[in-house]
Amino acid sequence: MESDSINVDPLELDKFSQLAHRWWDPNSEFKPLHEINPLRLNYIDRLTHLAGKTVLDVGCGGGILSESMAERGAAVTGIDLGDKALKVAKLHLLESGKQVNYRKVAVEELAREQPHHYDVVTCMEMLEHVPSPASTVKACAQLAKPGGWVFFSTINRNPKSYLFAVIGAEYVLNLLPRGTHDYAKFIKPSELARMARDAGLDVEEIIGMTYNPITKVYALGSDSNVNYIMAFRA
Ligand SMILES: C[S@@+](CC[C@H](N)C(=O)[O-])C[C@H]1O[C@@H](n2cnc3c(N)ncnc32)[C@H](O)[C@@H]1O
Repeated sequence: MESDSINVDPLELDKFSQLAHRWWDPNSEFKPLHEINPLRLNYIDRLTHLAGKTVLDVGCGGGILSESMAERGAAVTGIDLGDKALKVAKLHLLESGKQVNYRKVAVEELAREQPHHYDVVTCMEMLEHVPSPASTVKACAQLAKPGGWVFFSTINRNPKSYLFAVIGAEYVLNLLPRGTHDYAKFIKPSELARMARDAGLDVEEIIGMTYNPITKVYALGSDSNVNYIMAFRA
């Protein structure tokens, strides 16, 4: 990898590596990802019609979203820099019988290798874990075909998101291990939109993702104060 392309925080990779063996346990630390997956999958599928599309899933981890997009008929490549997560993702294919091409490669490096290659690029719950989200956004934009779709999901930065995503999820409800999220790395939609515009993407849509601690149900809707997904066109 070229030195200008290293955009990774080893401590962040380590956090996920230590838990990687539990990735497909729906009652583990990854429970929130399992529970939001049908929502984000249906959202992406509704906008892009995944069947027959070439899709890149950036920061794919154990492959929860990658596999589900493959199940909808997309030709999916999943990339991550975490060895253990990728190992788990590959092993799970043996169990599920799905087909996903998993690779350990930095998104910036893949952008040089395969510019304008994918119909759809997804990068979910990852931007808040990298040193330079703008670099990731730029690489994702370069990987999409002209007119292709690019999706990012991340966490907004405001008092409510601090309360819900850090205090609530990590300390009160124990949905996530303590230290999963660093408030300073949360990204406002306006900041993500600026990074994307600088990378040549057009904002298409923003949708909020909420968690109701009473009913324990996640939903998509207009409230993007905490978690949100943004859809762009290249
Ligand atoms: C919260 S998990 C999200 C996994 C998956 N995107 C999902 O939503 O189901 C964050 C993932 O980002 C990966 N990651 C962190 N920094 C990365 C980087 N610089 N390049 C690629 N993957 C990275 C971690 O290894 C981990 O798998």
